[in-house]
Formats: sequence, C-alpha cells, structure tokens
Amino acid sequence: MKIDGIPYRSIWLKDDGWSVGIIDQTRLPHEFRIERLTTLGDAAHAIKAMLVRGAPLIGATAAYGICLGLRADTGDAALENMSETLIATRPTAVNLRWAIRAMRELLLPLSEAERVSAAYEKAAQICDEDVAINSAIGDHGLEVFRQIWEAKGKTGKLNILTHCNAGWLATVDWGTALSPIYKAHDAGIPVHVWVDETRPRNQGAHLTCWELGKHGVDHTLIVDNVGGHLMQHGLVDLCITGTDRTTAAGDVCNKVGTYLKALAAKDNNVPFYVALPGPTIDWEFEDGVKDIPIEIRDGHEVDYIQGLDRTGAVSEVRILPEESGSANYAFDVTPARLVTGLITERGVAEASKEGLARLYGQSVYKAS
Ligand SMILES: CSC[C@H]1O[C@H](OP(=O)(O)O)[C@H](O)[C@@H]1O
Repeated sequence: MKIDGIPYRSIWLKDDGWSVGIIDQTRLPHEFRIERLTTLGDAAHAIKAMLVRGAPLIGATAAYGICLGLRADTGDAALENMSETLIATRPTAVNLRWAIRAMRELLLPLSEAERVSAAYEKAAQICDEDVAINSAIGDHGLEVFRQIWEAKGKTGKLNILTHCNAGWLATVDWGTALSPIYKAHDAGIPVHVWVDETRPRNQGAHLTCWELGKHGVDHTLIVDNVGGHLMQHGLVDLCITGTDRTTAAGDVCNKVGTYLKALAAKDNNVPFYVALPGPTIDWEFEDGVKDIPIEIRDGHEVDYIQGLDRTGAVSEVRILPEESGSANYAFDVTPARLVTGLITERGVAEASKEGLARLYGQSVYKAS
C-alpha cells in the first residue's frame, strides 16, 4: 500500500540482497521507523516483541528468519534449532507453523550448498502469494459489500465495524479484513469504518486508524465496548475481522474481543464476516475453543498504555494501582455459528467443515 504516495510492503528484501526490511509497528502511528533484520535472532525478536504482527506477516517474517539463520549455518541441526526458536515466539497464529513447515519441507532434501538461495526464493514466494491471496480476498469481499450497500438502497455510508488490525500491516500487503474496505473505497462505495481501539495494545487506534487515514478511508475510533450499542441503533451495516487461526470447522481465533463483537452482531442481526486466507486455516483442528492455544502475554501491556505526551514524546503511563495484578489473554475464539461467512481468496465459504471443504477440497496448508 502507499504511505504518502510511496508504495510499501510490510516486509521486503533490502538492496543488499540478503538483509530484511520491516516497519517497526510498535512505534506507529507517531513514528515511522524502518528496522533492518540481519540475523535469525532479529527476526525472532521482531515477532515476539510485535515489531511485526498479524498472522500472514508473522509467517513471512519467520520464512525470512530461516533465510537469515542459514547464512550463519546451513546444517540440519541448525535448521531444526532455527525452527524451534521461531515457533516459540508466538503460539496462536498458525501461519508461523505453516511457513516454517513449508521452508523445512523444501530445504531438508537439498544439499547445504543449495539451501540459502532456495530459502530466499521460497520466502519471496510466500510473500508474493500472500499479496495475491489478500487481493483476491478484497475482490470477493467487495462483492459482499456491494450487495449489502445495494440492499441498503445506496443511502448514506456503508458502516463497517472492524476489530484490531487486519490491514496491510498485518500481512505483506493489502491486508485481509481491510482489503475489501480498500477495494470498496476505491470502487466509489462510501465506506465508513468504526475502528475498535483494541486493548491492550491498541492495534486499532495505532495501526488501523493510521492505515485507513493514509488511504483516505473515512473512519472513527471507538472504545472496544461500544460496538454493541452502535449495532442496537442500526449504525453498523456489517462487521469484518481478520483471523490468526481458523479451524477446519470454521471456528475463528482472532484478537481478544472478537467473540464479544460476534455475539452482539448475532443479537442484532448484523452480518459478521471473517477475512480468511487459506494459509490461516488449521486443518488439524475442529473445535477452536478446546484446541487452539491462546497466547497469554506479559501483563505490562495491560498495566501501561502508550501514546504521545504533551511534549510530543512517545511515552507510556501506568493505569492501575501498584498493588493490582492483571491478566493479558491475547486472543479468543468465535464459534462458527456466529460467523455469517468466511471471505477467502477462493470465494465466500459458509463457516463450516462442508463450506471450507467445498472451496479447498483437501487441506493444502498443513501446519504440522
Ligand atoms: C491478518 S491477521 C490479523 C490478526 O492478527 C492480530 O493479532 P496480533 O496483532 O496480536 O498479531 C489480530 O488478531 C488480527 O485480527
């Protein structure tokens, strides 16, 4: 996507042909800082500390992390260690496992002399495939939006609520949930986006608002808990979110708070769509609530909130008493019964085993 007219991806190979560029998302929206990854450790840190985040981008960063690690050691044992280091960074987004599995499957049969070049080629392919997948999700989602817009009589704005950031910053480009929003905007449909701030890391306030603003899309930041009220008063025409892992039966794991939004949408007959790239489907699991590991992050993210202080410096302030503790569950699972449809790169699927099987046949992205 473009930032002030300059095209960017969220991750790219630098001009030296081997180091990797990323946007440090922990500093947005107040500072646009590019970081250069030169080692496996850099890539693992970038994922763990959320300089990069979002399931597809985590997968792409892990793929380049393998490339950087192989520059130091191309042996089988090293490849195993790199994979374990990267898998340990974050437990929920299935793309991480899928990308590492794809790299290992490719590299293990090769001679050590062939591995570095093959790894970089595969990492670039994973990135390009992600861009194509997300653009296709945008095309299919645009048709869903167009139908809802026409059913509304093309009056006012198409009011869309989204949670967290599933934009181009969460992927290599286009985004998943935001891809149809960009395409609808570009197609002349007057979209307006209610952006959940998305505590505790405020990906909505920091990232989604920044992205939509850069693309000229009308949006309003809202606190996480007002979405139900807006739906009760007819101010939301549809909800769309991303996902970090969706089971073969259509249960959707996404940023914490998504489930509550889906419950409110169901109660108010508001369509609730999930933008789902194929590599984010976990074909091994069916019961998301039971099976998907939910990341529990450091309580510091709950205890402090980050922003720009009156001097213009980025700082953080503590929001609870010193003696109070906090809990930081990073994701939740929305059962398939609450999902109106899964917007994939292959079309819109019913959130069910049959719906996904109709689009994907056998599983093509096995993570384990
Ligand atoms: C297209 S994946 C976006 C997905 O990832 C986010 O989680 P995090 O920022 O913790 O990586 C959130 O769940 C988004 O919906």
